[in-house]
Amino acid sequence: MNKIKISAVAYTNTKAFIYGLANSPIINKIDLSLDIPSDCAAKVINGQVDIGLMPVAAIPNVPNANIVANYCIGSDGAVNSVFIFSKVPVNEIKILRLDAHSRTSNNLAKVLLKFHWEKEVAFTTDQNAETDAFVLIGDRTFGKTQDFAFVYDMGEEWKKLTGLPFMYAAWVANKEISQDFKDEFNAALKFGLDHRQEVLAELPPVSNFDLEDYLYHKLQFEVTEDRMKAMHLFLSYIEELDRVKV
Ligand SMILES: C=C(O[C@@H]1C=C(C(=O)O)C=C[C@H]1O)C(=O)O
Repeated sequence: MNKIKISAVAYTNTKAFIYGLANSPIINKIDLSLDIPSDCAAKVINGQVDIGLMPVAAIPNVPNANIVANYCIGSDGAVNSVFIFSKVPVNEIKILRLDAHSRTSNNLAKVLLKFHWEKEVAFTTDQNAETDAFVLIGDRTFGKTQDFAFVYDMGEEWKKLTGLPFMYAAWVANKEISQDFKDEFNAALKFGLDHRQEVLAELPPVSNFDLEDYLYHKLQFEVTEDRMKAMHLFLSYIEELDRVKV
């Protein structure tokens, strides 16, 4: 049998899912790679993998995109790993450096600046650019919130703008996947979430960062109706940004 190729995110936010896949019989039916989110998106778009933990902002670029699991990377308010870090308050930001790892959060920053803070800001993808403010996501943000004068948690700001939770990444296939496989995949992901204590026990502690709070409270993993609503709203804001540009 051909194995299903899967790209997952290499960050701590995905460790419970990986634990579930690795400790379920499905591990023998899949080829699993761990990637930064932007590479995960590229692999699903160009067909290098069948399923990926896809940054939602890039879902419109996936041919035949379909969400194959009831689990995701989400939050309801602050997530504690998706930030704008800045030397100046948000209304003084002139250029924002985007994070090369990200697809969703870079777009979320653009949406928030335009529709929440109502600010015109320039963006750079040059990772060496010296800017007052920048987007940073994932494990590289852990314990860093004390280091900057102004810290904006984008999950929290999205909730202020919309009253909704958020979905950063969803399990998306670029082809039809059998219901049997989806059922087994969902069961494995749930197994991982149900064993977060084991996952926590294996993680090295991080100073100034509460891993237990992150895995149990800040991150929320269910694809709910409100989280789907948030995804559609977010994608329509991105379309609106693109319309404004031309
Ligand atoms: C909560 C997070 O969600 C993520 C953010 C992503 C993005 O910005 O493209 C993609 C996948 C998730 O890893 C995080 O990375 O900290």
